[in-house]
Amino acid sequence: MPPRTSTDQADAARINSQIDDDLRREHEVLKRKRPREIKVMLLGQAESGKSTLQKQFQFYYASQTLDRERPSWRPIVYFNILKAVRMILSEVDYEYFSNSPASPLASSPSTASLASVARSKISAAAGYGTGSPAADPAWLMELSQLRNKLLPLVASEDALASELSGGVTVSGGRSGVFVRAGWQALNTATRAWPLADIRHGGGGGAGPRAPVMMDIVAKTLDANQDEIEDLWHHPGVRALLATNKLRLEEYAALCPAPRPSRAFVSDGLRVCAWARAEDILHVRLQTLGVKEHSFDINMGGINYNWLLYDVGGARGQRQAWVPYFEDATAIIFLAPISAYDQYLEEDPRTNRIDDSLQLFTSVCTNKLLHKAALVLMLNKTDLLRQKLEAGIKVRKYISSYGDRPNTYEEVSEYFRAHFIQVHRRKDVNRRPLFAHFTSMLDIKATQSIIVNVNEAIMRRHMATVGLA
Ligand SMILES: Nc1nc2c(ncn2[C@@H]2O[C@H](COP(=O)(O)OP(=O)(O)OP(=O)(O)O)[C@@H](O)[C@H]2O)c(=O)[nH]1
Ligand SMILES: [Mg+2]
Repeated sequence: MPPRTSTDQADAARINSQIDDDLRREHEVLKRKRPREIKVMLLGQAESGKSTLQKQFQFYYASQTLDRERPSWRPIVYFNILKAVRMILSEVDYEYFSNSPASPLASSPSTASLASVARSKISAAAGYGTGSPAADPAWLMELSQLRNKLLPLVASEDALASELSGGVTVSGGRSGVFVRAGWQALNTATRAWPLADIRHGGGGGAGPRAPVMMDIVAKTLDANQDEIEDLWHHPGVRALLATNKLRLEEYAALCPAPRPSRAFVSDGLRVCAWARAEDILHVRLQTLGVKEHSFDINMGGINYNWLLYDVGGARGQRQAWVPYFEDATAIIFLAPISAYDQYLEEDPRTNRIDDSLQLFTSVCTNKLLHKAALVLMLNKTDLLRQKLEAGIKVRKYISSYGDRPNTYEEVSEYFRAHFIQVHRRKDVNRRPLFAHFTSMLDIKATQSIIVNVNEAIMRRHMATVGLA
């Protein structure tokens, strides 16, 4: 082969540079066409609000998909109402009627006298004097009658849970509804619960079985709306709530009329088969495992495919998070700061704020997550306000709080400072931390936070991959 002249070499260099330019251009075009993936994990303990945040993302970026899912949420709302009514009745039983040898709610003289002792204790603790509604002699009879009317409804809870979960049960004693990824898509107005029948094509190919329990419960709920409302507002129940003897989860707010349940129950039955946006946010459906939700988000004229990973937050679920860590673009950590007077369901000795701080520490120190952007949402600020206004003292549950004022400003700042301190001390990579106070049921406020958070995540992502 003849030796290459300098002209040949110059030509080759020019052609190579041309090819490089073409490739670069093609790569740019491809990059613009193919949506890039941004993987965001929602982490935090059980009931911290991860799935509620995921629903807020869905409202904002893909509201039409949520509209399609509305029929699926209706039975979950029913289930939540049943569970709250059952919890109220069993606490009423325990506090006022548990010493009766025969029927727990029998109105025999002995039961009545034992109950009146319990009742006066509760009244005193709640700050009611004699002559208050709690001391009304008709009171026990009212509760007894309400209970008798509501028993058939409560008795259907397990059967409804089993129908909704398609026969799936999870150990732990408490009844619940457990669903797998994609359950909403499987349930529409025309293809309803239960899941098992849908997944397996129905019993013997005969198509999906009708959701029998759901219909029974719907009718019973409709017939019992007044009793549910009376129970919720009954002074005996109010006293149990005021003294923290009765602790209901957030979804219980679905119960009282004229708030969502009443409108929901009647609308759901008579008018249409859907749940309102507020109902869907309020509803509690425990997450099992890790669920991926995908949204196309356009930022600065470029399409990004955001993959949101919503995980189960209970201790037994946390090992399932790890395989997703390495690829995570960002972590949104939710800490429910209203939970200062609550303990973990899976470990009743651990205060929920302590657990959140420990979990946040392990997120900050995890080597697999060292590239991920960190966002902290101090959630349930609405409930925090309510608890503080009701006089529930932080120092009673968190001794280090000492004699600081029991006000929203002081308490929220105290918790924020603790989380910030964990980040400052434990985050060896010294990443910025984007912290927000949130109330996840407030649609408008949460959506503007979502936009801010997304921008911050993107900025950090660009900086990490060297594009900023
Ligand atoms: N009042 C109030 N309730 C909230 C807030 N955020 C979430 N909730 C309610 O808290 C309950 C639990 O929320 P989820 O989003 O299911 O909690 P999670 O973190 O997904 O829980 P797991 O799936 O068990 O890990 C639901 O009933 C929500 O409606 C909030 O900011 N304020
Ligand atoms: Mg969840």
